[in-house]
Amino acid sequence: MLPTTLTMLWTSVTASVGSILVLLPFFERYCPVGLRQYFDKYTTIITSYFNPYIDISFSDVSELWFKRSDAYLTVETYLSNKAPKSAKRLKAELGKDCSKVVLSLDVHQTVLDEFRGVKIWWTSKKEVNRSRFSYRDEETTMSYMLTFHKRYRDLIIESYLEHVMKEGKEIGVRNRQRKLYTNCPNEKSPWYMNRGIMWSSIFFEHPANFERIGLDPETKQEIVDDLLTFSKSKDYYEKIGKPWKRGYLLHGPPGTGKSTMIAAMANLLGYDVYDLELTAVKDNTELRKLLIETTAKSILVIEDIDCSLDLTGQRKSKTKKSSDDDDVNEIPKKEAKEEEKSNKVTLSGLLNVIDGLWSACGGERLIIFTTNFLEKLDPALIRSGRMDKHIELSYCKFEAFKVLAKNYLDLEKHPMFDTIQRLMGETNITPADVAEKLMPKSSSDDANKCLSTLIQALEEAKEKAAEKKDEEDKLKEEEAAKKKDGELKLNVKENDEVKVKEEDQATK
Ligand SMILES: Nc1ncnc2c1ncn2[C@@H]1O[C@H](COP(=O)(O)OP(=O)(O)OP(=O)(O)O)[C@@H](O)[C@H]1O
Ligand SMILES: [Mg+2]
Repeated sequence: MLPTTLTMLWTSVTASVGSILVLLPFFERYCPVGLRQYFDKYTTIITSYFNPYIDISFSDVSELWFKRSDAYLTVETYLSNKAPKSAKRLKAELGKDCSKVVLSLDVHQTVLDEFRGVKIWWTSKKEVNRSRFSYRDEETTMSYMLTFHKRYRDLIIESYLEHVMKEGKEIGVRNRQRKLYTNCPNEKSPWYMNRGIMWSSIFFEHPANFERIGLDPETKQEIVDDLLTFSKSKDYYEKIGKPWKRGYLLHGPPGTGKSTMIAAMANLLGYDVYDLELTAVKDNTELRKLLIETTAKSILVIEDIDCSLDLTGQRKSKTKKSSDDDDVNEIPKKEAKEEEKSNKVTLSGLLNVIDGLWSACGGERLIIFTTNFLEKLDPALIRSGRMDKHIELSYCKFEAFKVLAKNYLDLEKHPMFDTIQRLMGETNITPADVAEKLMPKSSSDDANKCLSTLIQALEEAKEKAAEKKDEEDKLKEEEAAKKKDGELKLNVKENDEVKVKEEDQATK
């Protein structure tokens, strides 16, 4: 009797569960939103009494309605590593460089994760709600639901969530497509797209790297070591109480590889690049806003700082009367206010950005200035602490040439190298010129042809330099002769005057 009753009970339970499961998709699809919410609310309250599992939801709706929630995106990235291993339905998208397919969890799918022996389930959900905005009837909310046994509440809340966020961010940084930002509005975009946008961006795909930069190997290694040490020094900067940032000043004649080196630095560290065009910045306030918008793991670049603004000596001449000290705090308040009012970026504004409170937001960032004329810059701008490392990129020497010859022609030795070494010791040529000469111009150009072109260019540069020197010497000689002539004339005049005086006295 009992088994028959049990069997009947079991059959009716399975039949009802089965019909609920069959009807569920129709219910999801055709049930009015209000009724569904009502139904959900009460089933959740009833089941939560008996359910030993806890749910945490990560919704994609952020407080800023035009931006997806950071926590949701981080969970999505974290799960992109787990989903392909166990989920039954996956979503495919083209990822970085458009060369690789990235898989993620499709809607209403569950994956299992394990943390310190504890099982955790992640389910992706999609909900349709009444819109918060009158012009849209419904809006879709995506979310990830984390489910775990209530026994592990402390472990999950205190450790697992931190682990998910940390790993998700690390994967995000590894997989992200790096960007080059500029503060000049994108002229191709319609005006309303540029409104309120401080930086516009494109993908950063510069191929430069340190192996290919023509520089002597020791200097190159020193720069690479410095950069890598910086990128691993989070704890050290925290310990000494300094913002995690470092300033580099790259100086040298045009075509010596300053911009190329910035690209190589960004590629080495995996940073984004913010190319700040100072002349397009309205005032110090806008400069601060721009800086706040930048993210960590980035390089803020100001190219040709000497040309960007009238920074050179401006502050020095103003402060000269009151103080010789270069520190920004020493600028008299009234003068600083006048500077602020003058509706443009000022030296003190820029110094505040480099080492003021603004620079501390974000962390892990490099600030790089480039210039062709180091001597033109205000010493306050380039002192240690602001520009911590000064790197001179100069004319091409033989060691640097060997790197370029290897890159461009795949040559490590050649009989013409001796002549090139001698000529490089006697004259100046920029790495940009050397690179240009080493590049084959037609399919018939071989290494011999390229090296001969370079030797010819070096000889011409040497001749030009000799001619210039001759002209300068001639000018100097002429000036010296003029000076001597002037002195002689002055002496004769003085002698004449003395004679006249003596004669006058004698007659008296
Ligand atoms: N040291 C170098 N190693 C390899 N290539 C170089 C080097 N210097 C210059 N070049 C080549 O020359 C070209 C110009 O270099 P780059 O723009 O980096 O010079 P720059 O110092 O920034 O010049 P400017 O002061 O005019 O901005 C680049 O395309 C690069 O390929
Ligand atoms: Mg440049």
